[in-house]
Amino acid sequence: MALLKLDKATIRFGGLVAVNGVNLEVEEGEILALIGPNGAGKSTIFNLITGIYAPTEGKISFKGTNISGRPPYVIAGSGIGRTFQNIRLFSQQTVLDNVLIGAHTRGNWNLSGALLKFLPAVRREEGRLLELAIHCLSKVDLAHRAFDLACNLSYGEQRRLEIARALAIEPALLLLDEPAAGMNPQEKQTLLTMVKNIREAGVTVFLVEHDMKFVMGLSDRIAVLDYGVKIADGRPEEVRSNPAVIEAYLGKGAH
Ligand SMILES: Nc1ncnc2c1ncn2[C@@H]1O[C@H](COP(=O)(O)OP(=O)(O)OP(=O)(O)O)[C@@H](O)[C@H]1O
Repeated sequence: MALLKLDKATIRFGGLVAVNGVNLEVEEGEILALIGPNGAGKSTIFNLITGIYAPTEGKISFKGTNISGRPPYVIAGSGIGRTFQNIRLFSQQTVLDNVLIGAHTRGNWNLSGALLKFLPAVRREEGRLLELAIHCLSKVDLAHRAFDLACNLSYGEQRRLEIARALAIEPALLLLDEPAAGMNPQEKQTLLTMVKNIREAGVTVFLVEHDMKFVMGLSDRIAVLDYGVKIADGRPEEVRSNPAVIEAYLGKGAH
């Protein structure tokens, strides 16, 4: 059984069919990339998976359970972490606090819990979350920056911090929306190794990315979207030489 399954997933915004009958499976343990021209519907697919939008038609299942239209916090809690195309950090908070905000989604933490900090069970939980947050930071080589303000990180480090925050919910599936955007070649190479290590640690990865060198070097499989329709799905070398993909995307200035 696939870890994630999109079954004829469709969403309309007024007259626009942004995602149109997409069938897609993400297998446990793989790194799958979703590519395609600007406006093809890639981020919208991530928004459907994470509950920001409900599909107009079709179904999305995670670990065999229908999650279509469930609220984002429920979907995150069930094990799907994500980063966003634009960096969304609390820039005046520390690096560690930015990750703890993610970890609290997973922990048995709530406001009354915060008020009852003197209880040993609550203290233990806080200690566990702290350990988890440091562990996630170490996955993206940022543990040594834990007490710096997020705004003092370089752009590449900020993008990695977003990944650490997504890892803090201990996801089975990690969605990365254009993780390499704006990075220099050296930062991209570092990121590529980190994402491979994250997969080795047992997290399935599904990413949207425009940088073809990055995608080709990282992915086990690539799916291609054009005008909301999936036009190809296969191994990197198959997709790269697929005439429909070259016509829709690769021949038109994709790097
Ligand atoms: N909330 C919305 N309301 C109306 N139209 C939307 C909404 N969200 C996305 N769209 C439209 O759906 C289409 C797909 O957008 P989407 O952002 O998913 O594309 P994308 O493939 O991620 O593009 P890019 O590579 O530029 O990020 C676009 O035409 C976009 O304008």
